[in-house]
Amino acid sequence: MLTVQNLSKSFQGREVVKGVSFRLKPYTATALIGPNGAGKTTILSMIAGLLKPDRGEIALQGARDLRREIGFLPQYPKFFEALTAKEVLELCGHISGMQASEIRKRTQEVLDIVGLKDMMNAKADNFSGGMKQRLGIAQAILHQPRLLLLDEPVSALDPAGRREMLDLLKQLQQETTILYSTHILNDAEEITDEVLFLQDGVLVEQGSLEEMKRRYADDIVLIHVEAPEQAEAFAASAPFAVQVEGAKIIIKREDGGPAMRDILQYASSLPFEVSKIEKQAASLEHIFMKVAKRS
Ligand SMILES: Nc1ncnc2c1ncn2[C@@H]1O[C@H](COP(=O)(O)OP(=O)(O)OP(=O)(O)O)[C@@H](O)[C@H]1O
Repeated sequence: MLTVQNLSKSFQGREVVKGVSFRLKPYTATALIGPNGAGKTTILSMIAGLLKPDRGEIALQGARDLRREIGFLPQYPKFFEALTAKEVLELCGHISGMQASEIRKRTQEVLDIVGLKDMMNAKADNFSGGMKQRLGIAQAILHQPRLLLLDEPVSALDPAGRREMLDLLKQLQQETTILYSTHILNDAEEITDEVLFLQDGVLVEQGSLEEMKRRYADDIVLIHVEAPEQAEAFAASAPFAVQVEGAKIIIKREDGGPAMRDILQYASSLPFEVSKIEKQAASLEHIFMKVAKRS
């Protein structure tokens, strides 16, 4: 639904986004992942129309005015100090040219969606970080955009705020296409269909999370045995490096680790049977470390 082609941007002669191209599928959540300074905010700001690209194309299928179809949550949402949550949303509605009756209806709806209905007459400035973030989401979805852009929606939140935000994003994912930036990979794993790895302004890997987990999976082999003592016995005479966790043996095969054949041969030479041998699905963190090392 969104196509980004060859997007580039420089600041003071330094190119910070370098020929980035990707497509978003409708009703998917895509995580833009990368270390600090990789260019995530710059890319989101260009898609949101807040920054002009030096080169490249941004097209949203069937849209004439991109801004009407896009909702944006900045990294640090700020609201006018004197306004209540309801007034913040009403102001946003007026600014984006919505009809008064529509603004009234949608304000109630989105306050309900983000769980702030009981707080609608409280001053937004007194809100906690998590509540501000949820109000930020409310203003981003007020005009029912087809694409929701979220810049680090969970990074600044405490664990309870993060949980609330992740649950809210899961709910929004059902009805909108989401592109969000993050460097908190555990959280991203919960709500991500597609992944874009950005490093130093370059997209170094992209694809579906499931597909990537499979592709990077064969690096770690898990062997399950009946009892921790058997796992210790397995480790004691293993001709390769292993790690023991209870009745589980973990073998990392990257960087010159053992071949699968050698692992199976060694396992079958022991005086007890293993219950299960499996390849561990790679975590996003593991994939990210591999991609970062390779690039
Ligand atoms: N307005 C600007 N003027 C000059 N340099 C900028 C400007 N905005 C961003 N940069 C630089 O561009 C690079 C990319 O910044 P950007 O904020 O897009 O990265 P990011 O991946 O979002 O990082 P973070 O995770 O820290 O938010 C950084 O080196 C940053 O210092």
